[in-house]
Amino acid sequence: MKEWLRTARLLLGIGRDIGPLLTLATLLTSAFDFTAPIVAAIGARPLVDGIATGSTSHLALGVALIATALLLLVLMPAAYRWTTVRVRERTIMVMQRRLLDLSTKAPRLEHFERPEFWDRLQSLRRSMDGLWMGLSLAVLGPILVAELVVAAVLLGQISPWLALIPVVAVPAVWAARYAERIQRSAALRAAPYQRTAEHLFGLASTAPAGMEIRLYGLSSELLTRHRSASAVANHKHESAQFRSVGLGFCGRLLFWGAYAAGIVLVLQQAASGRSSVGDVTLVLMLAVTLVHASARLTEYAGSLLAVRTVSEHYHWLEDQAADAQGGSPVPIELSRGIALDSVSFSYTAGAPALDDVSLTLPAGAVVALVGENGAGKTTLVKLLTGMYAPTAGRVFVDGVDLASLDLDAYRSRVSAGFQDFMRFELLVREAVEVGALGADESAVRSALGRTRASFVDSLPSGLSTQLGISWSGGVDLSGGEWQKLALARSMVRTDPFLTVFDEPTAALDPQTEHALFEEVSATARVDGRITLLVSHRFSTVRMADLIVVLSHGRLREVGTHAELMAAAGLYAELYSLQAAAYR
Ligand SMILES: Nc1ncnc2c1ncn2[C@@H]1O[C@H](COP(=O)(O)OP(=O)(O)OP(=O)(O)O)[C@@H](O)[C@H]1O
Repeated sequence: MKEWLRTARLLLGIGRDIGPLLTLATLLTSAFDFTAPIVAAIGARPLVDGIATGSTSHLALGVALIATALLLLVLMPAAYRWTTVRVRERTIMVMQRRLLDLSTKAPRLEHFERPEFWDRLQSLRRSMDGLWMGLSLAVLGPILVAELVVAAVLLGQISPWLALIPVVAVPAVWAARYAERIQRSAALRAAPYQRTAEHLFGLASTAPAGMEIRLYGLSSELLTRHRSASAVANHKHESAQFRSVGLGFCGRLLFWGAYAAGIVLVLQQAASGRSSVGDVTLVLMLAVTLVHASARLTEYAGSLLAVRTVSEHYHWLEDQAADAQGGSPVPIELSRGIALDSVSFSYTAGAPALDDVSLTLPAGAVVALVGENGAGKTTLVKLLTGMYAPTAGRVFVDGVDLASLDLDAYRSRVSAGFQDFMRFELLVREAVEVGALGADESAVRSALGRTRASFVDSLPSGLSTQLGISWSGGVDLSGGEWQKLALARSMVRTDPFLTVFDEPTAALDPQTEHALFEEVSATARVDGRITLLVSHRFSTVRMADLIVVLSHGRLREVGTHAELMAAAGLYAELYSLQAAAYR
């Protein structure tokens, strides 16, 4: 019941978002479109009896009802088609916005780690265009049931046996419900294969993957894998479809059989004079209405369940995204720093990516984080930026548990440049401005200046150049140039108390990186700000006030460059190896 209420709430929300007038027009046109056949059937009896008996009142009533039905039959299909096309398109856009909001408003990223999240998202995306039907169903369901009841009453007046014909629609409705359940579980089982096929298609149709695909001759391998993934997905869908269509057919067969028996019965009654010509006409006309209504009812029973399934996926995703976050205010300025207290973190059930790490990043310090690949550096960054919550232990920001802070407010004081940065295909100015929405042009120019992004001046329209070659007049940049834009983005925010650079200079040459961080560290130690630098380049790392060495998720060493060299541990070993390579 709870899920039905949530479905109704979702549909009402969609109705509001696509526009109340359009929703109302859809409901009305659906209602009129569906009532026309029964109005015609009801009008047939007085019309025929009026002709047979010469009763003008019967004749007038019959003509009025048939004329109304004809008018509805002529006008409504076009109106119904127009409104449903509009509603369908608007529903898709509304749902896309809702999914976009769901995917981005979640305070953390944990839900992205779950395959079930992606499977449900996939199922939802494939079937959300059917949601518009839910809006009409609210009106159509009762109309169709009313049609069956009216038909039962009318038929019952001719013979009590005939009143049972509409009741035979019940097993057909049950069959449709069961058929939808079969399809729903097949869709979930097919989703991982469909995602694989879509991923492979995405690979083949994006430029970055194109180079490797050609270089390694992967084209036919991609095709083979796409074929086998889509074959499994198709098989699951088709076998479910086959079973559900078969079930629906059996339900309808039962109904048609009952109706055929009813027609034979009324013809026998007419032959023995117990039924009028009007009665026979009514039964024959109602055949159209009943077959139509019962077929629609079974179809809509299936659609209603499909809508409920979509709503169930939507609310599951909503629950996943609705991660609790605290409401405590963030400090205006750090006085102590950020401390990790016995922090551990595991992405999955396997070995922890961080294991019992206790560490303080002092306010006003430049801290470097080093360690081999997979040591846990980026994971630490993810915990410090609040993207994930520790599996055990706590992170304190000036003594306040990060879990209790208002995460949005906290993030508004954090800035970061990542190795896996985004290539925003916007105007150059906008691609930097997204680091601090609303930043003016001088702030953008200053951030670009700090990252030595002088290439911007030689672009066709400078700051107003469109990025991305798939856009008209758009340009592509080199890897290092894209990275400089990402770095400028991290510097456009004026008052971050934590700035993280997670290997954001991997595509830059060592001299540029060195000069960049010399400048960053020269201006970093003000107002208690912490600058955290993750780098494999020790010439940069040695500039830091504090160096943290991670190994296999554990904290190995902490100290200044001089202290760690004197300790002759892992840092000294790694530093000496790299220094020797440059000699
Ligand atoms: N999203 C994820 N899901 C599951 N495991 C992950 C995920 N991200 C990282 N890991 C695992 O966590 C461990 C630490 O990864 P992390 O990215 O923190 O290392 P790193 O020190 O930043 O490495 P690198 O220097 O290569 O960037 C690795 O064993 C990695 O395989």
